[in-house]
Amino acid sequence: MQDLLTRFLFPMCPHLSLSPPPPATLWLLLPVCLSVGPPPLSEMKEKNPWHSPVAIIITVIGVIVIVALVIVAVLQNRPLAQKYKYGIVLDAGSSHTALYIYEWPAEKDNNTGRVEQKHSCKVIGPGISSYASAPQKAGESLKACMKEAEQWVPVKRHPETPLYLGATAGMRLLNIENSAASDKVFEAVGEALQKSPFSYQGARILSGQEEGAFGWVTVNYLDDRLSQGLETTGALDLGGASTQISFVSDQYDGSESPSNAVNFRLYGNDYELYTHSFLCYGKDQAQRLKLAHQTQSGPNAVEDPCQHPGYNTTKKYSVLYDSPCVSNRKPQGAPATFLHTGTGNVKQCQDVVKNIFNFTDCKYSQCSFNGVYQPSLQGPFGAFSAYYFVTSFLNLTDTSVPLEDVRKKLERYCATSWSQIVQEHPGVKEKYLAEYCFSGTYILTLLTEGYNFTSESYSNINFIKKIKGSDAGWTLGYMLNLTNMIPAEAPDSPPLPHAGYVSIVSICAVVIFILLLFSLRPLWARHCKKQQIV
Ligand SMILES: O=c1ccn([C@@H]2O[C@H](COP(=O)(O)OP(=O)(O)O)[C@@H](O)[C@H]2O)c(=O)[nH]1
Repeated sequence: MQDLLTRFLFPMCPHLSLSPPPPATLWLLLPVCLSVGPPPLSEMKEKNPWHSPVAIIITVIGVIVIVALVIVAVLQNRPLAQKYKYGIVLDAGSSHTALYIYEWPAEKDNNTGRVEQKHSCKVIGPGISSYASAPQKAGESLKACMKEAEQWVPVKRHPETPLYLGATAGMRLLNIENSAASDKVFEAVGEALQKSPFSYQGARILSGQEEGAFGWVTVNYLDDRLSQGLETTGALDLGGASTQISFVSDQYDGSESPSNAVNFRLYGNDYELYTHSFLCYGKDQAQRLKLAHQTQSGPNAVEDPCQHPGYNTTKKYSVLYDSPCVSNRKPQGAPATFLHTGTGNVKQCQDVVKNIFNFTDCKYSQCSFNGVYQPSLQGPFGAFSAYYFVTSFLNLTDTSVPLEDVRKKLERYCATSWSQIVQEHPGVKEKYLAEYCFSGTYILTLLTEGYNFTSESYSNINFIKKIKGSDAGWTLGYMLNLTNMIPAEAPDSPPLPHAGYVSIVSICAVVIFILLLFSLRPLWARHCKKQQIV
């Protein structure tokens, strides 16, 4: 190698010396060629026409060294091929069951990886509480979605993927009505889920408070408000059998009505959450409460302002009163059926709906309804589940529209004849179509009269289905809690981001290269002089 340098490189640097330097010092020649610099152009031409390529070679080598350093820095720090972990939650609601698959980066499950919804599956059939008389079928109903889950989660992750089932108000009601039947449904569901290849963690009924609090965690987690310590969003959840309101208010520290308080310490911040779940105030049970009020005397026919004009159906008293929300109010001596007809009048509908709320009893400084304490509303609110299904059907999700205009729009919708409604929505089941006038009126009444949203604060509500691709609802918050995925303290982050690290390494490489050239300059200037004297 030294021979090579002596033969090829040294002749290319004639401006450095008249005779070749000692072989041991040849390696130092490269940078010196450049640092000593070429003789004047005229001299160069006479002495050595190769001076330019030498400078180029040295520059190229220098650049290669720098590029190599930068490549090493980039490769060393590039994110590794992502591996994921999974979690599955079954939301056993009153009207239906849905399965959610969540995924997060495997190497970051210690608190920093973001959990996202990968897939959801709607179980065919009614909610599991409807299988009280045939519990086996409750387990069977879950099979199709469980098979789907097996395809969405990589096989090698199956045994370590936790699987949870949480039941809400439908099972709360069945448990009140017939706890043995509720236990049998859970038994059947548990048996079916244990057969899955996932790590089954059990099935249980969530309390109303848990349902509200985990919905709030989900919304704020997906909005990145918890990790960044931002002002939180309140959560409004409307199911078929219960409804939840959860928010943080400066006015609430848990001293007044402590049963509504849930405390969290998340990412180093303390939250004193107000939450309340109203059992029987989900939209299906609220409809029963309203009809129970309208059929107190056991009539043969009910003219309902919450149904479209021309609506006309025969309903069974036994079906209407088959729920613990209304069963104790069944009128004595009522006929087997009643004729349910519509008049389509929102103002009157609102009056009927108001009857299901008690606005008078309140032993606290302020209440929402039914004597339940509620602090003053604060901040923005995300309204999901049936809030979204109903408002999106009615084209009422835009809350910047004044509340008066929303009411007028609903008024026109309810006044539309039943035959026209059916004709305009051929793809929607009549059972659902028949409910939207009531549901829209119920939502507006619950929000304004129940929770005390005003014309101004109504615009703070966002009707949402998903946030960044994940459904808003209690399931994600539930899984994050059970898998300890949200740390109590803020996790430490590296002092520099990857890009910053790479930039610093690159700059350092350039500076070191330049310093090296300059540090060798006097040494080689002397060497060159010596060579010239000789
Ligand atoms: O695509 C859908 C799914 C549900 N719903 C209604 O939304 C409510 C959701 O009730 P769920 O069973 O989820 O909740 P729970 O009562 O258990 O809280 C029920 O009234 C459903 O009829 C709806 O209108 N459209």
